[in-house]
Amino acid sequence: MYRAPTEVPPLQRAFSKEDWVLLDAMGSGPTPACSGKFLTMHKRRRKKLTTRSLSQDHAILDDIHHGQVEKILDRCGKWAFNAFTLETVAGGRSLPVFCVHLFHWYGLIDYFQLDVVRVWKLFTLIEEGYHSTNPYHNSIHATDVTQAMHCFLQEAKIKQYVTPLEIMASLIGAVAHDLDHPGVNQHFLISTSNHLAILYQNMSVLENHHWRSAIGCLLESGLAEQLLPYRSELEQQIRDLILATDINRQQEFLSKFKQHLDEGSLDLRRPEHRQFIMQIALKCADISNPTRPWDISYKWSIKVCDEFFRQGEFERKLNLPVTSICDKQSTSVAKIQVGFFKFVVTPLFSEWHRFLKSPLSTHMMKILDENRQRWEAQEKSEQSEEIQTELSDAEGEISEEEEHTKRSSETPSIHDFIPPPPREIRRQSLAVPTLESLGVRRHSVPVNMEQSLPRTIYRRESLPTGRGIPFGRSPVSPQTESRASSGLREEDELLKYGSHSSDVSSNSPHQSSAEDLPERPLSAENLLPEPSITSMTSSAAVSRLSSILQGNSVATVSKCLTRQQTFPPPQPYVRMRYMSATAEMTTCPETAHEGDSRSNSSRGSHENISNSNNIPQYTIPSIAVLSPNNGRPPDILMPEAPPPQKSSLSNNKREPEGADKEKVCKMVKLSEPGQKYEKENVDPRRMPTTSLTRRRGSAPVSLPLTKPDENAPPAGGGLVPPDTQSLRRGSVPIEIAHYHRFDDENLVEESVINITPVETTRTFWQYQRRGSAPVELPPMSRGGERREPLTRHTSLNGKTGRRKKQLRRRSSGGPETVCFPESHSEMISRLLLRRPENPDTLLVRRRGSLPIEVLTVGHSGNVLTVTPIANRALDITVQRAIRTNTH
Ligand SMILES: Nc1ncnc2c1ncn2[C@@H]1O[C@@H]2COP(=O)(O)O[C@H]2[C@H]1O
Ligand SMILES: [Zn+2]
Repeated sequence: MYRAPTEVPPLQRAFSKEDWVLLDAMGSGPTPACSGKFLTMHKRRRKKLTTRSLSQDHAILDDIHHGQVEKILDRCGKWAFNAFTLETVAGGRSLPVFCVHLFHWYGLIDYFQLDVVRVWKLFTLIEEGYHSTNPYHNSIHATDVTQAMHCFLQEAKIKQYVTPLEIMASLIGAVAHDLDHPGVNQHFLISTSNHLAILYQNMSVLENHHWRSAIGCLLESGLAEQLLPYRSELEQQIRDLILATDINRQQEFLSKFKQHLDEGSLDLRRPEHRQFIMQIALKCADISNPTRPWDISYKWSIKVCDEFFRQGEFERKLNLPVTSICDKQSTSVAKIQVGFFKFVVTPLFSEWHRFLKSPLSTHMMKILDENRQRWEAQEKSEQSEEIQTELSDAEGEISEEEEHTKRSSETPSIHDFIPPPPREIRRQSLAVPTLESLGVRRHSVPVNMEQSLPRTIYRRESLPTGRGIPFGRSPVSPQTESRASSGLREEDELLKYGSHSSDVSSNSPHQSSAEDLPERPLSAENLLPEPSITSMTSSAAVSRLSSILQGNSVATVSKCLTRQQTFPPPQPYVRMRYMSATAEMTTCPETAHEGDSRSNSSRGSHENISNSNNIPQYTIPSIAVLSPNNGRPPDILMPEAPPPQKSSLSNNKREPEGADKEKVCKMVKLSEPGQKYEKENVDPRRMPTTSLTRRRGSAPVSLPLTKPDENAPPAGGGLVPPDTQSLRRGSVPIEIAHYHRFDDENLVEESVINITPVETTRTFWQYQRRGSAPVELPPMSRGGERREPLTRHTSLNGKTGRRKKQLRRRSSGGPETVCFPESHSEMISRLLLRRPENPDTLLVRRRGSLPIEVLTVGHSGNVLTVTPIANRALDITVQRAIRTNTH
């Protein structure tokens, strides 16, 4: 039986009293009266809307079973940890619950003197940034990986050297390592010419997005401000950790790790070696599910394959070549697992075990082996079953197509998981590429991959009118091409990439618009279940960019790329906050890829694996709102440690029970006037015309959408002028939206002003962007007919469908609706959870990814804005009102 190598310090209290108060304020306080009937909000989130009577279920709003949460947290240092269970008992909020617990447990809150409210906020934001519609890459995966990281941090070899800052960076890096993951892989993003792929030049596309989103959350939560003296170092470490999780760089890290172990050259007293080991630790944590006990491991395997197969369906619908491990018609979960265990997990974990040589690593290797045997047995039985069927179905000769299918139905090869190393590794800087580089080739795409990139570009549906650019024009003018000294964030850069020069946009009255484009075929935007990630600016711009990238002549471009939406959660208040946070990033002359700006293209990639010695080249300066630093580097990088009596880290013990009892509830701070985060309550309609709410969802805060003229507000602090409001992107549920509808044969773009999010989402499924609301695949293509995939797969026996079990998509069931009936007085006296009979009366819509008490409220008339964090006091009031009225 496995025993933890280092006994975890006894948990005197999983949460401080203060935390419970916060939880309570967030609608999940202690529930002595909880019947347990509705054990979790998590379940409520997944099921269809139901109406529940408060007179029968008194504890409807506070049914987190704290006892169970505490029990699980007590054992959170064990390898048998089950993130799914925690998710269930924590009401779908395992991520913040677990991470705040860890922050307490490690003594980070005391050591760095952190405001626990901001810590909660950080992890709540991160949780919201994960897509609950992703079968695998959701917040439970983040919790799981963070727990694995926590276990590794407890390993004797690491624990004795690691510093508080490194612990904090590891936890944040782990929990945010897949933030805003769209549920498709990098290859898909490249294949669909996704703007992020373009922005990051096809290198660590997702990971670059993840770490930047993580920094956004740090800023947004206000923690960055509190950690000012450590900020640069912390961000650097988070970035390096997250970038290391790119599975495409597996071999690079593995060979360096092997080399170190062969030479015995690792010395964890050296910060750069510690950083390297933490990178390896996170990589292991990220793919640790095969080393978990079978029940848990199996569940992860199903989920990850579910996500693969879902991508395969998207590819099929887009007429893209179906990635072999994503093709459920030609592979199986067992096959994928056998390959993944063999080519990815075993090589890395063998080295990890060689390094740790601990009871935990021995235990992990043992389970890995057991699980592998199970999958191999399953694969074998599938194979024999297949052979039986094929023999009985065999008729005549095997056709060419069948031969091909036969090959692809074999167990995946290493390259199905880890792409072959490129012939030439080129790490360009993040600088916006020059026209020549755009025109010549995608530098970052391995040559062998480039050939397989599809030539089809998918058109965006939400093309704003009048924003197009003539196809004949150069996409990047010399002026726009030159990189602003203040740096760019994702959307800014895209604006530069895809967009036209200012003179074009302002002076050309006959620009091609959405209506000019000949075709409006199926788009990747429609297909992706979660229209997420940041937005493209204009599809005409993208079209132009794509035509250059793809080498198509203008005339042949009939489709252009499309898509996306946002990481920031859709609630206006959060969005505003996010935007202000990302506005800070606007001034960030960061590197997109690890080591990019520090290494020229001739430098070997190995040099970039661990670079904690280097002073970061990127900075994320601040704007006035969130950080007083205003872009200046912190005066000192590493301040003196806080007073020793504050540190509970040295002995890894938490404060004794009751130590927090006298503390003032931080919640009060939220209601204090003048607090920065009070802004969350602001009704966007009441914002001044220059408010961020007028800003187009996809556009950078600092850049006006009309044209980046000289009068544009400065990067980082500018606001979009009111006239840009007509460009507001429909996917952001604020007031002004663009949408499309089918008017007989034609796709018509319209603007809606003052529509509520509900109205938008109710009427037009294309714009149902809600962090977690499932958006099903469009049932029909334009014109009503279903598209037949060109890439049909045929089985060996000539049947189009295989007998393999198809994984069912797990839907969260859609956003639940919470209505406050008008008839109720002053506050809210009754809460109904139901699907409204008449959608027009819908006022309040709960966001799928949010716990039940978090409401997104339409801004119609007398409706309250209820937010998850800033309105805890209100939540309490609401709950009390509800309880009072139902008793
Ligand atoms: N059990 C598994 N089977 C197959 N692939 C996996 C499994 N677990 C993780 N992965 C893949 O490994 C990747 C590691 O990084 P990500 O979490 O981004 O995405 C993960 C999946 O693509
Ligand atoms: Zn991951």
